[in-house]
Amino acid sequence: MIVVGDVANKYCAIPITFAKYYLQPLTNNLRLNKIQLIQYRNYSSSVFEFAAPVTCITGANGSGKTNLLDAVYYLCYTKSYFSAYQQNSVQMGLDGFRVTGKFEHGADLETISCKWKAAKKEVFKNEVAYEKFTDHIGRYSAVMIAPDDTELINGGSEPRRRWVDSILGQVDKEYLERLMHYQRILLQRNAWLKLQAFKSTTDYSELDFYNEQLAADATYIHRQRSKFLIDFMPLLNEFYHRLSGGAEIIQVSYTADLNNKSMEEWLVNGLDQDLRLQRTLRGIHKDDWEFSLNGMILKQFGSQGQKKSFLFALKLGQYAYLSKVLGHLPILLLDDIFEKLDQSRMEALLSIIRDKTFGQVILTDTHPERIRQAFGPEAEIGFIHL
Ligand SMILES: Nc1ncnc2c1ncn2[C@@H]1O[C@H](COP(=O)(O)OP(=O)(O)OP(=O)(O)O)[C@@H](O)[C@H]1O
Repeated sequence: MIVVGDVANKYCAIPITFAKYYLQPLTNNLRLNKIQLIQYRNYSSSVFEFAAPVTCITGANGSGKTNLLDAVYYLCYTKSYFSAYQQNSVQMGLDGFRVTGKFEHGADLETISCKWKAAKKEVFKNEVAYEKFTDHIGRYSAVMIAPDDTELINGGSEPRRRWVDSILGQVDKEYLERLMHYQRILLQRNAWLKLQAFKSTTDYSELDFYNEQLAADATYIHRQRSKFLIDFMPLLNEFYHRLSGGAEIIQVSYTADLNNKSMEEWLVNGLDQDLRLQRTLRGIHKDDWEFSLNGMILKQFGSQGQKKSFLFALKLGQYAYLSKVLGHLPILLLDDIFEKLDQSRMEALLSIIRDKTFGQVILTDTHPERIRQAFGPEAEIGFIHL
């Protein structure tokens, strides 16, 4: 287990004020100026413009605020933030949707269009279809903060792996490609393991090939995940303490099979068990991260407030990390946060966002006057009333 926290930071070359350095305004900013939604969830055909640095989408419950925010996320990652099933984003009873966005990326004006029809997705940049969606990832970054989205803290290991992968996949193309390759080979190895139950003789050459491929990918991914944690901890620390006002010691433990043994060793030594259970039991697909405050595991012992601050700190840390590594400020998407946050956390979050070191911010709220009041009279805020 690799533990990174206040103590470990003593040995880390990165100073604790790292976050401030990360959040210096960058010139190569990303902006979404306009979005068009066709047959996307509750939108039949709508166009919205985002003229101000901060846009607040307001409307009654169920009017489509979150859906619009999700459409912005879709343009950035070619998938919904809230649903793993593409078909859920299609307006009920229809067979496809299209979302188009006009972006400003530094000096470039770019049109991104995502189309889903008859279970097939296509993504276009300036009307030219991408051959690989991976070419899109990392250029249009966004960070979504949705307070109900607590599975990152309370859920099993999968949402945490997905979260780390979504960050590293954006900043490191080799990581994304190796991860996709690893997942493909893992399925093939598992299919091979299942097949052996029906065979009288075993041909190991195929297994050797899978093992070799998995080992190469896993070694790279494990190294990058370990490095990420060291870079990320100062950011998490800073944002957590700014949000909570507390002085708790934060620790994040990275539990990975590869912390103890190489992937080759796990695959070779664990073969009997893998054959018995007909799946690959060890590897980077089992990695997890455990969050603690003052030595107590957050998931088990944290208060609701501590968990909320931690979730927000993870997301703001993600924002800061992506800005530095990608060289542009991602779009910050805040879903219904003012409804769900207590006053002190809300003020702390606003003071961070008002720093002007953030790029475009798009948020949702049922009460426009609450947003106007929260940001102050001088803030340049655009309102979209649904
Ligand atoms: N695939 C779909 N087709 C048609 N309508 C949909 C689809 N998916 C969701 N909706 C509708 O979208 C509406 C919910 O939109 P959304 O969650 O964006 O609302 P909201 O304004 O964020 O609400 P709240 O303030 O309660 O969070 C619901 O009325 C729901 O029925």
